[in-house]
Amino acid sequence: MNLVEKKSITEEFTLFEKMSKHEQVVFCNDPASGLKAIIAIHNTTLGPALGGCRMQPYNSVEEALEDALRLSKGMSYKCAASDVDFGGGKAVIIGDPLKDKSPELFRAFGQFVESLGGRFYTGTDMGTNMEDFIHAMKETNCIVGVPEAYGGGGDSSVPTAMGVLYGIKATNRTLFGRDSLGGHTYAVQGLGKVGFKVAEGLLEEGAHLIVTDINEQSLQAIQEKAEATPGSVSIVASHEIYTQEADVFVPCAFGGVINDETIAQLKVKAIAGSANNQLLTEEHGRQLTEKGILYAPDYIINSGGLIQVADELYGVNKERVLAKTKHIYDAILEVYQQARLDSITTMEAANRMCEQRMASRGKRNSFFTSSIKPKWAIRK
Ligand SMILES: NC(=O)C1=CN([C@@H]2O[C@H](COP(=O)(O)OP(=O)(O)OC[C@H]3O[C@@H](n4cnc5c(N)ncnc54)[C@H](O)[C@@H]3O)[C@@H](O)[C@H]2O)C=CC1
Ligand SMILES: O=C(O)CCC(=O)C(=O)O
Repeated sequence: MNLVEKKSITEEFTLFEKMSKHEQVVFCNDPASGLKAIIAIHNTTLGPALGGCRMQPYNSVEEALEDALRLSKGMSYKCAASDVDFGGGKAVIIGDPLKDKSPELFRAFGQFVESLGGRFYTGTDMGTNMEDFIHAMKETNCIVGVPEAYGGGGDSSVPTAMGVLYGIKATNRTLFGRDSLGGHTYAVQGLGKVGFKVAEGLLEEGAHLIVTDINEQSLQAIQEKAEATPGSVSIVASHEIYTQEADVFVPCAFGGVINDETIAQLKVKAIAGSANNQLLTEEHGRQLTEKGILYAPDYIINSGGLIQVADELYGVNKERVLAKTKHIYDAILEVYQQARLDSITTMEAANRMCEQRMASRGKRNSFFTSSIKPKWAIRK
């Protein structure tokens, strides 16, 4: 065996080690449509995997894989935290959402989802929207966040944003003794599907926003919105958002945003936003606690979308979704309280709660494996 062969075997082992906590990772390649995607299924103990599909011009396949692995693990915890009978999964499409989308690409993606036989349900995430999945729906039933016109619950970013606003209320109660959103300053990063709706909700309550986005149109739209509300808005460049004096930092764009560099810059009392995987590592959760910054665990505060899409599979019912989404307020308060009582970080408190649920319910599921068929054949 020569050195080159040895190196590639080592790399293979590293790859398998990376995926060792995941049940299945599927690489999807369809040269005809240009689809290059990765579907990661982290854990199906609580039910079939569920998680949105992100489209991003990743710099490398490794970067895309890393994102899929991290995001799908987060979904296992989010499902446990939200008490839904699903497991964690996520898909990433490698491509530029502004240039590389086509009906054929999403149909090809739908075929790969269908090939998993009901082990994975998916819908929108960063860089994708409901219209994209109308094409995927032609190939598979395993699509969630389906438009209302097609019999689904509609845009899942609506309950996601609502849940974030409930989470911010719980944060304000903990910091200031009352829920109200108005009268405070928020630094909002990202005015996309979720961030824009969160910003609107805050402005309507009379908040002052400091916002940033790389999309000029979104910045203009939020300024116009602010004029019709009691709130106000000022705009900063992307890199300036971390240094703003604000009560709450509201990250609604990408993951890994809480890291050594940004923690050193932050001048906020709390962080409460929709982005998935906000902490670069668990250690960054500890650094926030040391700095006295309260952190709303991402997979709890942003679980409104999951609550809606999981619920949609049992038939659309907006009242039920609203009732479950409101519970995010209590869940965030509970995690803050538990972290305080046990002198641990809020993320550690959230993880502990979810791991306990996965362990206790996982035991039931493995005992009843052969009799849980209906759960695996939802909307079939
Ligand atoms: N859509 C949903 O219901 C859910 C979304 N999330 C998470 O929330 C986050 C946002 O999701 P969506 O709103 O759906 O995505 P989106 O793609 O609609 O919006 C993202 C926004 O961030 C902006 N952005 C990108 N890079 C930026 C930068 N460097 N500085 C400032 N802004 C930047 C984009 O221009 C865009 O407006 C993501 O992390 C997503 O995973 C989590 C749960 C559910
Ligand atoms: O919001 C969705 O469409 C699915 C849930 C999800 O992917 C998420 O919460 O990150």
